[in-house]
Amino acid sequence: MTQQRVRVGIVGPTGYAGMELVRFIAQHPYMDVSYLAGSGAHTGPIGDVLPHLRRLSGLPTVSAFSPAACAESCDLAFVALPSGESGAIAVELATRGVRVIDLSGDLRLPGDVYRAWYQREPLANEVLARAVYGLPEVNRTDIAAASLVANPGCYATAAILALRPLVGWVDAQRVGPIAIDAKSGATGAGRGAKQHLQLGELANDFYPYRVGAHQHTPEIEQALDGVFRILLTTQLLPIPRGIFVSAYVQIDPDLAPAVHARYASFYESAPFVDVLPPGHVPHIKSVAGTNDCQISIAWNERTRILQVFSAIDNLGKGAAGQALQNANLMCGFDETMGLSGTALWT
Ligand SMILES: NC(=O)C1=CN([C@@H]2O[C@H](COP(=O)(O)OP(=O)(O)OC[C@H]3O[C@@H](n4cnc5c(N)ncnc54)[C@H](OP(=O)(O)O)[C@@H]3O)[C@@H](O)[C@H]2O)C=CC1
Ligand SMILES: CC(=O)N[C@@H](CCC(=O)OP(=O)(O)O)C(=O)O
Repeated sequence: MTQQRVRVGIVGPTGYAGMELVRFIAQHPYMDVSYLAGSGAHTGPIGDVLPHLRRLSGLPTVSAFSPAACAESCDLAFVALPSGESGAIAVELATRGVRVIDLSGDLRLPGDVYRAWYQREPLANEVLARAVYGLPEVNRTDIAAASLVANPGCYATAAILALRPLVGWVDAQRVGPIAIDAKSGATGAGRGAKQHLQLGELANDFYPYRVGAHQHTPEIEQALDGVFRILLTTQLLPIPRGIFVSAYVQIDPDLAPAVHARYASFYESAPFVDVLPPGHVPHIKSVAGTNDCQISIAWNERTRILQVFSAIDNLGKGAAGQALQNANLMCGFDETMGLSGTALWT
């Protein structure tokens, strides 16, 4: 049987997540990039707009976004624009019959929660209800049937994957609040010029930001079925890519000997989640440029606290890689298609 090819649009290809989508999809055996468009600030042939991709053949010219042109030339579109701009465009394309994956935070939360954490007016609740949360390890079947997917946030992906095997397995009442220490490379903040991202500010420094107020807090609690209360600390690392999460959980000590087996069986059918053997720890460099998530766990007998570590590439499993994994599921392809690359260590 010949496989139907899928015409794919990327809205926001000049952004960090969008350009990673172009790179991944150009290697996909059954997808063709048929439309590339942004705000209109950067338009023209790919070699002018994204010089590092100039040798990819057959890519369309980058144009100023038009919903009609996008719907005309695509079966499926990724919308990778800043939160506040992205969701409405994603919904408009979905209304025009395009299958859409939105990478922003606009479609992930109920309206009242979005308003409180993003400090912005949400889309209407009936619109938000159409979007399926795109974390395949939790929601694979619903994603496969969806026409509109809300791709998870980068910190949220790393934290949820670190903790989801505990849902329904530990007694959440006895666990108490979970501390999540999360660190991100600078591309997590997007490509726009911001003072705190300049080399002179970022290099040789390290600090937490949006303390107690990070917008991924409710997203993580929601994806853990609301059973845990979390304390999220987000910090900016002076590196370009990568997210590292360390989570601290007070579990029943009787469960400790079985934790590794629980994680390994929970992720047995998840091709991108690698539960490391005891004694190993994740590295950001081991997942850079890939859609992988490395996880390790350590039981600390002295304090009776479980340490869970996870590492992803914020632009891979944290954004573009995960978006392509979702698109594969929506198209009925193997979820790993176009995503089989290994990490670049140095
Ligand atoms: N970076 C990351 O690690 C992650 C990002 N995300 C989310 O993905 C989305 C994209 O992020 P990122 O790539 O970092 O962002 P960037 O700031 O790097 O890029 C934003 C893109 O949006 C385009 N754009 C902005 N406004 C408009 C508009 N009104 N109409 C059309 N295009 C527009 C820009 O195009 P132009 O050049 O033409 O102005 C640019 O291509 C965001 O919602 C972000 O929150 C989610 C997870 C991780
Ligand atoms: C390093 C850095 O600044 N990271 C961003 C993560 C961006 C993101 O995923 O935000 P959305 O929820 O809008 O998609 C931040 O902390 O806001």
